Amino acid sequence: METTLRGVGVSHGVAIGEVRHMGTAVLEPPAKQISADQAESEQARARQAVEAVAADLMARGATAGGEAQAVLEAQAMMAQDPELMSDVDRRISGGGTAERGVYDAFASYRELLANAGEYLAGRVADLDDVRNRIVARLLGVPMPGLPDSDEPYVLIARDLAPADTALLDPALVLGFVTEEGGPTSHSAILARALGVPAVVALPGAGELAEGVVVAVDGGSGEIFVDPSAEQRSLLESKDAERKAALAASSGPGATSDGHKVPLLANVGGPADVPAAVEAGAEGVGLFRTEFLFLDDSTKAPSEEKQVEAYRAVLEAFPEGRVVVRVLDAGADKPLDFLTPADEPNPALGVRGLRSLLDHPDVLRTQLTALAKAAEGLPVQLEVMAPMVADRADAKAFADACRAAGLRAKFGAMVEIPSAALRARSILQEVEFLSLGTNDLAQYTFAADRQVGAVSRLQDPWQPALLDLVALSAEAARAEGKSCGVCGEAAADPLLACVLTGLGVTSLSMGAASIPYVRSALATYTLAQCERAAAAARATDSAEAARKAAEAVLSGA
Ligand SMILES: C=C(OP(=O)(O)O)C(=O)O
Ligand SMILES: [Mg+2]
Repeated sequence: METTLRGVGVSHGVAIGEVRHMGTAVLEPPAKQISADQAESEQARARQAVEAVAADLMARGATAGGEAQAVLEAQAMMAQDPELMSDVDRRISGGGTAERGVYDAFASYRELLANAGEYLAGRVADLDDVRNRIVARLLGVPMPGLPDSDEPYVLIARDLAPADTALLDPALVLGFVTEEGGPTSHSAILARALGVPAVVALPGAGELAEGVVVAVDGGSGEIFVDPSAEQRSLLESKDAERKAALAASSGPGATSDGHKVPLLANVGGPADVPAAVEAGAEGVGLFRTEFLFLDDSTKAPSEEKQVEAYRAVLEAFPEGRVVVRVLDAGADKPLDFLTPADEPNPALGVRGLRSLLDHPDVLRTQLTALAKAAEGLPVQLEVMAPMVADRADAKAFADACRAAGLRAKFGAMVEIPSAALRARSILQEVEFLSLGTNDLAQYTFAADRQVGAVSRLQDPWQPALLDLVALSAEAARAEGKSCGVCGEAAADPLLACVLTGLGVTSLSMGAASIPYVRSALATYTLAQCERAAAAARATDSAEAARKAAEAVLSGA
């Protein structure tokens, strides 16, 4: 029977498919003792699990081909290593269960590998993966990590960390549903970047049965479990109408009376550029450089590697504007070499610009790499710092940019309420502001952006947040400087009109949202946007603000 669940819709579109769960980390199996007469059947169970995992790895290797095939085949061989298998047998004969025997035998083999020089130590992660697969199979729980599936599916996860996202194949993931996360969590940002429908903050998502068919409406936040044929076709035709309206929108961002609002893309690296170009982005409004640093969280990438990645993005927008944010490590984006491990409250600790000022060498390398990457290119490079709290922060950043010989505009992100309140003083040091509404909401409402239970407070329609946006935009206008929005607020088509009415000068978002925002902006005049903004600010809740803006814009 069809049931409807409701979370927070964060990425438009409809996905219909079977549920596959993201496997959680494999827990250590209990050290249960078995009796001697059970040993033989436990040994057989262990062998079967090993064979099945090895066969699965081989089969997936054959499908993948190339380098992936070699890696998967090597993993399959590891699983079947005869010495490892005899160790498993020995441990079971000694009274351990199959899962415990596998777990302990792999642990001792792991130690050997880890101490056997750099090359073999590098195989430890592969070995752990094989062990987790075998233990998961023996325990009858889902495989850890992304589901093993050749068929497209709807991914259900507790939350998705930036590191998980690197492995996602957009051809397989039809949509996401997460239990945790708010509209500004990384799962939501990623879903929009991939252009897949997504719903977050859905309590109980973890209980959806593996394999059940769901229809996800990423706009309304509804999940239809086991939808009827009628429900499916209703959703599909709504989606088709929406896509047709979008296809009709093109050109630079502007209101219907020609007030220009450049529409820029948020990117994490060169891989996101084609989608941005295809969506007609007029440049990049936020290049989140930390994604380059996630490959190896123990050290910064070399200057050469950074130059290469920055250049690939800068080259894609000749004459366009590219706003690069220097590394924003810490809190939801931790990096071992920069982020203190023992902070009681990382979101309020040494993150963003604070950690770069503590590690000036990392900042210097990044700024030098940017200067080299931009050499000889006609691009308008702009560089900004995350988590600027006050004028001293802005000055320290601008000084570092000058010292690195960077020929670019220097700017500050406004993501801490103090920066919005004192925007004019910050603008004495830098040339532009960019509102990071995700963190600005988190810090204004003391509501962790990764915690689903407080997602009501992370709603960027909150009038208090709109007030801070207005303050920043007014300060920039008074100083004759620009003030864009690069947080997820810019990706909501109706809110984008309100932000325009509040005076922001550009909007940056995941590429997939650009056509929606372009089409909404082109529907209204600047004066209508201003009236909608005033009406939204005059309310006392996010819901009332949205309704007030809707009423003004629909002429009701
Ligand atoms: C754009 C922002 O930065 P991030 O989401 O990467 O923290 C923000 O905080 O709004
Ligand atoms: Mg931020």
